[in-house]
Amino acid sequence: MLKIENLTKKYGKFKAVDNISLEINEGEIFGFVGPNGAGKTTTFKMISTLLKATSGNIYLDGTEINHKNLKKVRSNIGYMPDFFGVYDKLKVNEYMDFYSDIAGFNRSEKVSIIKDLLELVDLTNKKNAYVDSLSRGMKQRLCLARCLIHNPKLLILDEPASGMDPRARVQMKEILRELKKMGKTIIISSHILPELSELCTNIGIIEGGKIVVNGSVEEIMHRAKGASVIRIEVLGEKEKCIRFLKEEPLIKSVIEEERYIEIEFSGELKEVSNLVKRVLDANIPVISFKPIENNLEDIFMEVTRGDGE
Ligand SMILES: Nc1ncnc2c1ncn2[C@@H]1O[C@H](COP(=O)(O)OP(=O)(O)OP(=O)(O)O)[C@@H](O)[C@H]1O
Repeated sequence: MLKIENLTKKYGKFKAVDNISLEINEGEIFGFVGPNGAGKTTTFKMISTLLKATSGNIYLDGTEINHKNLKKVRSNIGYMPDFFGVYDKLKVNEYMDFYSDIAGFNRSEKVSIIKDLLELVDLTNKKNAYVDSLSRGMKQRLCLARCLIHNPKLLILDEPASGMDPRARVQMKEILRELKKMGKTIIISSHILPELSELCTNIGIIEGGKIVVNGSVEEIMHRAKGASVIRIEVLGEKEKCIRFLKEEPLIKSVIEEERYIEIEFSGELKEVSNLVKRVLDANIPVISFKPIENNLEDIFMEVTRGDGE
């Protein structure tokens, strides 16, 4: 759906985004992670047509994002910036009405779009409240609703949960899951890394303008430390299982714990599934076989040097 090829943005001699290439497929929730100043907002602005790239190309459904295709591209993108103003003398309904007018909807279309969107972001009971009186979480949800007015396929959300309390973040996550179900493709940046691993299908880590890691959440979790830890629980026959595992070439270590066996496995995900099959074929009574995921926070610390600013 979105293809980024060798994208670079220079401010003077400084490369804020340095030759990045990425592909994001329809229906993905792509988490864009990076320390402060890594180049996330700059990349988002280039995708959203708000900033011209120094070099490189971006394609949305095969259409190149450039000044000739602005209207077409913008009709397919909803961009929620990290900083946004809301008009303080407007009520929630009026705010949505204003943006629906800009999007060119007639009266009856507007009424139904606004009703549906306020329901989606759980602000129906605030429709007559002044925007200024809303909590930060509510303002962010209102801004998200605004980005959805023209029904874009691709949503670009720059830290949509920043500054929210835990309950408000959970609520935002639920809305994003709902949007995924509706078929939207979502690119989201955040510093709240563990949350991204629950929500996202894919992750790209950017540092100093360069992509340092990119792949599905499962792949990234799995390959981050060159080996993954798998916990195996068997019904009796623990010794037989341990003997079997010690013969396996991709297993680096086997540790016997009270209730389970923990192995360090250096194969790819496909090889994990082959291992499960071999253990079962050996008639070992397995109750559970569970890869222990690395925390995304650990992975982030491992792949970034922390000198982004
Ligand atoms: N208009 C500008 N002129 C000069 N430098 C800029 C400009 N905008 C951004 N930069 C620099 O480009 C780099 C990338 O900035 P960007 O805002 O894209 O980072 P970010 O990953 O979104 O950071 P944060 O998480 O803090 O929002 C930073 O070093 C920033 O100072």
